[in-house]
Order: sequence, then C-alpha cells, then structure tokens
Amino acid sequence: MAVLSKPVHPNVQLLLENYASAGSPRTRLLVLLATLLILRGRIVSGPIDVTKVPRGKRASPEELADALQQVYIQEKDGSKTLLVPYRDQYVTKVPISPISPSKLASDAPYFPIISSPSISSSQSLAKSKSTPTGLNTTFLHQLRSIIFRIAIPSWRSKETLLVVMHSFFLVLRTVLSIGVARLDGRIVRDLVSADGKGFLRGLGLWFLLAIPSTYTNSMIRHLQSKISLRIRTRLTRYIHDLYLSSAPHLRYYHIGSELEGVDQYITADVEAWADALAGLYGNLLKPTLDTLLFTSQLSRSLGLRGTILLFANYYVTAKILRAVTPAFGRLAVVEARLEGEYRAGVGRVGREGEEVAFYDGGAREKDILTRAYLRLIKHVNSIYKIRIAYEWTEDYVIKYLWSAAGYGLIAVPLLITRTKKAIGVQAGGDETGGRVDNVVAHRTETYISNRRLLLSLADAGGRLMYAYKDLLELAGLTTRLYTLLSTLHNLPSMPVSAEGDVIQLKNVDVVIPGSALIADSNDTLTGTDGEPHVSEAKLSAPLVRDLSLILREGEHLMITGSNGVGKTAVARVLAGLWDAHGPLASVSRPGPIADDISPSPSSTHASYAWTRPGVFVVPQRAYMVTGSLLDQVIYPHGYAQFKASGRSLEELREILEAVFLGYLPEREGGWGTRKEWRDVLSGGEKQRMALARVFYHRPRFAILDECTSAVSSDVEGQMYERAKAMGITLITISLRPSLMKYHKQLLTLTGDGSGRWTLSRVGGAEERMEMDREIVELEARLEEVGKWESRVEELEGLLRVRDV
Ligand SMILES: Nc1ncnc2c1ncn2[C@@H]1O[C@H](COP(=O)(O)OP(=O)(O)OP(=O)(O)O)[C@@H](O)[C@H]1O
Repeated sequence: MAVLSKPVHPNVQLLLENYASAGSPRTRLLVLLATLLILRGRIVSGPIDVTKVPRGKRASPEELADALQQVYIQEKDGSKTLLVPYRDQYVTKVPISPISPSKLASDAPYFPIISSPSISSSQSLAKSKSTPTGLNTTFLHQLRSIIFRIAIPSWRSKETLLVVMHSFFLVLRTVLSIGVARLDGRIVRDLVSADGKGFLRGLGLWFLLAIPSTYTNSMIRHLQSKISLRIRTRLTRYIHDLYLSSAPHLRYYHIGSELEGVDQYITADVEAWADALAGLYGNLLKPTLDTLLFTSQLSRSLGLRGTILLFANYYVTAKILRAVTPAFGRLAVVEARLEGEYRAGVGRVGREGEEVAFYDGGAREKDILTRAYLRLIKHVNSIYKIRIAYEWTEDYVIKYLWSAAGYGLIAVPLLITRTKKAIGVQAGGDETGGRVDNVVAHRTETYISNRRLLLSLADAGGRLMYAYKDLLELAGLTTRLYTLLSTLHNLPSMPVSAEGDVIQLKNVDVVIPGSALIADSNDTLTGTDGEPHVSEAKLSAPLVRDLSLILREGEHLMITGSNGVGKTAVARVLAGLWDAHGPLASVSRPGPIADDISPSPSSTHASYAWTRPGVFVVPQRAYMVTGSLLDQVIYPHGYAQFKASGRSLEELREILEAVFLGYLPEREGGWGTRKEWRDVLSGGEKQRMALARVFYHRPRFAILDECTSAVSSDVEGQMYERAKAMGITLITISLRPSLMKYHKQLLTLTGDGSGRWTLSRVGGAEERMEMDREIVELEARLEEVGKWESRVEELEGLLRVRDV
C-alpha cells in the first residue's frame, strides 16, 4: 500500500517505541491515539490521485504556459496526465485513465432497461423505464450495479480504504460514547459520595477523553466528504467516457431525443447521489452500532424484563414511523426533474441571450422561467408540508415517548431490584451510615450512566429514522442515476459503414429517426451483432427515397432543393449521424489517410506528416469551442495535438489569411486569448473560422452545409478555389446557384413528398437543357417589352391630358 511505503514520521517512530515500553493499558491507549493522530494526515492523503509538485517548487513559466493551454502528457499505457495550474505558481498532475471499451461492454448487462408494461411502445426509452422508487428489489439491484460496477469497483480501490477508515472512526466514536457515559456516572458518583480525589481524577480523564472524541467527530465528517467526492469523481468520469463517446456511438448526440435535461442528471444528480450515499453510510452505521452497543450495555443493568420492554419500545416506534413516512424517494425524483427543467430554462436564456434581446423577449422569457420556478417551488413546498406531520410524529415518538419509556426502564433496577436489596440490607440492622451512602452513590451512578445511555439511544433512534428517510431519498436519486446510465448503455450505436476511397450510398432511404430509438423488446429487432435495430414499420415516410450515388475524390458535389426537403438529412447519413434505411441500403465512407503535406503551395515551410480525416462536416450553425483563439482554428484538436503535430503558428496565420481573418490574432490580443467566441465573432467571421478548420485539417471530403451564407460571394469563391487547390473534395449543401460552378455533380431533392431526387453533371446535358429552357422563357418575356413600353407611353399621354 502506498501509505505504508512512505517513510515513517520520526514522531511516529518515537511514539511506537513509547507504546512498546508503556506500562498501564490506559497509557498504551493514549500513546496509540496520539500515533493515530499523527498518522492520520498520511493515511488520508494516501487515496488522492493528484500528485503535487513538491511544496515550495514552483513551476517554470513554460510549464505554467503549457498547463494553461491544457497540455497533457500522453503515457505509454494510453492514459493521460493532465497538467492543471494551481495557485498561479504550481502545476498539479492529474492522471486520467479512460475507461476501456471492454469494461463498458462488460458493464452494459448490469444496466438493463426496466420496462413498465403500462408504457405504450411509442414512448421513448427513458420514459419506458420509469420504475417505482421505493425500498424494493429493483432499488437494490440498481444500487448494487452503480456501487459495485462504478463507484467502488474493487475492494482494493482507494474508496474501500476510505470506507474502512470511516468505519473505524464510526466504531471508535461509539466506543468513546460508551466511555463518556461511564465516566459521567463515575464523576457524579464521586461527587455524591464527596470523594474529592476521585472527582478530580474523573475530571482529568474527562478532558483527556474529549481529545479523541472531538477528533473522531471531525474525522468522520472529513472522511464522509472525501468518500462523497471520490464517488462523484468516479461516476463523473465514467459518465463522461460513456456520454462523450466518439463514432459510431455518439451518445451525446443520440441521448437528446431520449432524456430531457441530461445536464441536470450529470451534474446535480450525480453530486446529490454521492452525497446521499456517503452520508447514509455514516447515518446508518453509527446509529445501528450505537443501538446495538447501548442496548447490550443497558440490558446488563436492566435485566431481562427491562430488555424485553426496550425491544417492545423499538417495535412500536418502527411501526408508527413506517405508517407516517411519506414516499420521499418519489418526491426526490420529481424535485430533481423540476430542478432540471428550471435549470435548462436559465441556461437557454443565457445561451440565446442576443436573440432574445433583439426581440426584447425578456418579459416572455421571464414568464417561462417563473412558471418553471413556481412549479419547482410548489413541489418543494408540498414536501415541506408533508414533512411537518412526519417530523412532528418522529420528534414526539423519539424524544418524548422514548424518554418516558427510558424513565420507566431506569426505574426497573432502581425501584424494584436494588430497592429490595437496599431494604434487605437496612433491615439487617448492622449497616453503618457510610455503607448507606455508598449504596446511594452507586444508585446515582447507575442512574446517570443509564440515563446517558438512554439519551444516546434516543439520539441513535432518531438518527435511524432520519436514515430511513435518507434511504428513501437515495432510492429516488438512484432511479434517476440508473435511468441515465441505462439509457447511455442501451442507446443503439450506428452501424459502422465500410471504408473505401469514395463516398458511396446505395439504395438508401433517408428517414427522420423520431421513433428510431425504441429499444423495447417488442418493437426492436435484434441484429446478428446483438445491437438493437429498429423495426422498419415504425419509421415515418422517407425524406429521400432509394438514394444511390458514388463520389470519387475531385468529384465535387452540390446538394440543392427547397427548405426542409432533407439536404442536411443526407449529410447526416453521410456523416454517420443517422442510420441508412432500406432493405438493400449500404453506405461506405473514406477513412483517414496519412499524407505528407506542404503547408501551402506558396509557403516556404517544411512539409510534415499529417493524417487527413476522411470526411469533415461544417454544420449550418457555426460552433465555437471554449478556449483560446488558437483552439478555434484547430478544433476538434486540442493544443497538445497541435504541438505534437509540429505545425507552426505561422501556418495558422496563413490559414486565417486564406479565410480573410488574418487580422484576428492582433485584434484579439494573440493566439492565447480566451473569450466567449460565440459572442465576440460576427456571423460571417464565425463561418470563415469554420472554413479555416477545414483548411487546417485538410480532410479528403468536406461537407459544407450552407456554411458560407453570411460570406460575400467574391470571398466565398476564393475560399472554394483554395479548398479545391488543397485537394479537398467538396460536398456543398446550398440554395445559391452561384456556387454551382465550383462543383461537378448536382443532387437535387425534389421535395414534393415523394422522396424523389435527380443527380446530374454540372455543365452536362441536363443542365444545358435547363439553361435552354430558361433562355426560351426569358426571350418570350423580352418580346413583351415592346408591348409594355407602348402601354406606358399610352398611360403617360392620358395623365398629361388630365393635367391640362
Ligand atoms: N431530429 C429531428 N427530429 C424531427 N424532425 C427532424 C429532425 N431533423 C430534421 N427533421 C425534419 O426533417 C426535415 C428535413 O430537415 P433538413 O434539416 O434536412 O432540411 P434542409 O433541406 O437541410 O432544410 P434547410 O434548407 O432549411 O436547411 C425537416 O422537415 C425537419 O423538420
């Protein structure tokens, strides 16, 4: 274990030696506690996977600059070490090991979708697995899957060590509580029997015992927070790996239609679940232990009758409280959902602020947000109301009923057993006054100890009841978390298309996925690969029917057709975002290819080895990533990949100049400037930046989806020519006829609802016929010009006559 491999602290060495030579058990106990105090720091710092640069060693400016640009070190085993700047002077190294696909695949069977028969087949995946949230076997199954597959995957994990330490301190606290109860009784006994020395000794011990007691309390809180944080980290990393999976899964893309408010699930729900689980362990273990130990302690002095009464008390209490406990789990689920809706509303206004401002839509947005907030608050208020009755009953039962029962139980030994003995002793007539005092002192000691134990017992009972409520809330949160995980695990992935040198679509029906992700066993056909495939009968009419085309390098294609006809839908199929339907459908795409690239035809820079992506899509809405100006150009690559590629800033500047954005680094204060680029760049600048990415990556095929609509025609033309000169084959989706001349093929989607399409060569017979038709039309119109002119003259003549 890493903790034990560290050199032993000199103070610990000294204490261990003292421990060996210590005489009395009490001294040994004190030495042991002091040793634990010193070891604590080392044990607790053990499970953290953040290695700090040694204290005092500051990072060099280069290291800091690298860290600021999010550089990571790629390790040999495939993991990464992220360099995170901290306190402006240090760099923290955070090792990140991605979860292997085989681990994800082996976990998938543990997260099946639980379908409810009451849900109709047309409802989505997530809705179909809404399960009752209570303490039932479903909950246990879900909890077990999340804990043992993700949160604490192995008994040798650091989380286990933390749980063991937490358990140790929880037991220690209970043991110390019993010690305190005993000592309390002893002090009062010495006081009653006027034993000054004993009283002072007891007081001294009291202060000594206070040290480990208070320390134990703070350690319990500390370890609980640590466990919660570690569990949250594990879950978050796991979910990130699943959620942000690359093709063919693209779960972040497909989950949108399945689960609303995914951000709420990933952020707030994961945190709440980790907190609830870590808190519940302590809240359950401690009072359970307390109840067991205190009960065994009490039963010694209460005798059989008292013990039976004590258990009768427990039974009645549990019955009453179960009857009045509301469905906290279900309430927690609804609260989390409403919280998510409100949060999503606030996020939307933040994102679309400018659009809302142009419409001056603040008042309308306020209405929407207020409505979402009021729905949430109404629910939270109703929970508070439900809680009043529950907490009132709980307080009454735990505080007053238990205390009354406690008095009764204490009276058993005092009034019956001991009184008889005392009377018997007094009746003997040979007792001295001192012995009577002794009896009273012992009776007081028993009373004080028992009373303290009973108070602690009442406290433990209260905590157990709270833990029951927490358990129900955990059940609710578990349902939410499980819903997220099972949805992520069960999203059908797109079939991997064949790789070739050309883009080829054969007999493809382009269909809106809508009902395409129902993984219900009744509606889904399972393919030979075990992945769920969608029943064809469920799908709506195709936007484009039986599409077949082959696109070789250099055969630039333009896709056109009226709005909403399905042009982008074709691009989605080409990019592998949508499935290709049809009994004989097949898609093949070119894969990445290694190439030696010289930066630009005119450049003096040395050429470099570069892997050109097969297909690169520039979407209709320009996307700006969080990060520096440099990050915008190289997206989806990061700074580390840029550095590793050996490409230079000079080359990036050339690329920006090619898209007429050469002024940006100066205007924005350099390549490293971080801004909200979505707002800083104009619409046209964002579109040019998107083309700069195409020039940077140099894909074999680039799909440009109306991504130059805000760029002036001359600039657009120059960018098109440059892309072609770089050897990029263009697939342009556009309604602008002026772009046709840069392409060799034209795919026209007719858009009459039949899904028909035509593929023609630009400048080919069909296009010439089209032009001829247009010329005939225009000539016919020109012939009418003479008639219109004479009519104008006629009208002007009439007006002149009227004026006279
Ligand atoms: N995720 C989706 N869910 C439901 N319908 C969708 C979805 N995506 C697209 N559609 C519908 O499919 C049709 C085709 O959409 P597409 O974006 O391909 O149109 P387009 O031809 O590119 O139009 P435009 O020229 O306006 O960009 C539209 O009617 C659209 O409403």
